[in-house]
Amino acid sequence: MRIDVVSLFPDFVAQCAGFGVVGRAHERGLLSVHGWNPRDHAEGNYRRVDDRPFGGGPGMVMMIEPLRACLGAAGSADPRPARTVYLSPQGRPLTQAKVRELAALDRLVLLCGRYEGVDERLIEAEVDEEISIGDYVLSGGELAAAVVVDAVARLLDGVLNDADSAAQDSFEAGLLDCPHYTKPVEHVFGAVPPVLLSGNHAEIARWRRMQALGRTWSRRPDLIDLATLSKQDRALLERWQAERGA
Ligand SMILES: NC(=O)c1ccc(NC2CCCC2)nc1
Repeated sequence: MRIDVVSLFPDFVAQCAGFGVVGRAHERGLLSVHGWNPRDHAEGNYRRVDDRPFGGGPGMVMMIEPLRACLGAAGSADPRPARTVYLSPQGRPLTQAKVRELAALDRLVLLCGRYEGVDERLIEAEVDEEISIGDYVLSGGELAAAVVVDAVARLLDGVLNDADSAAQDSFEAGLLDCPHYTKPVEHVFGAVPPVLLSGNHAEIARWRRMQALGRTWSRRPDLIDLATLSKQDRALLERWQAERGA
């Protein structure tokens, strides 16, 4: 998969993609991330990329033409069609379902704004969809772009060594994750739940599902309402609630 990032700090996102799982995807040619700087496409001596907002108000707005030229250069760098995504608080919330959709594409162009944002006419003319990673304001779209790159990259075939871990990611099932434990078995902070040491994989899978259901129910009731629970799921959730006197 090829991801082009348009940003005044183009190396930022590419560097974020250089670590861990995503870095390995890079090394193995499963993913390539290319940075493009609108300032390289700005006219005039000062290579202006922003200007004062019409109608007044604080800050600056990124101008159309440097971004349009930069997006054009990024788009032409590869013959395949690309989906252009603008990261902003005005976007639709990023969900695991959306991540899966993006991970299936050959190409993605991520547009990162700075200042107060981008001239709306550029968004209307060149952006396919706006995405938000959460209801908060960042100083630039680069961190949001890095989040998208990471979430997408780990779903690409061959990126995660143990393919199951991506599939088992609870968000794939629309639930929060179960708790995880490792050595030591005994510790002043408590012991590892015995079922996990039992070697009874069916029982372990049931226990983990019960924990995921219970945690989702108690921490994210909005998600539990959306989840399609089987009869067994409901029984496990009731058991979890009963064990906590909920
Ligand atoms: N929640 C988000 O995904 C998000 C994205 C971009 C941003 N800031 C950018 C947007 C235009 C200028 C700075 N803030 C927040």
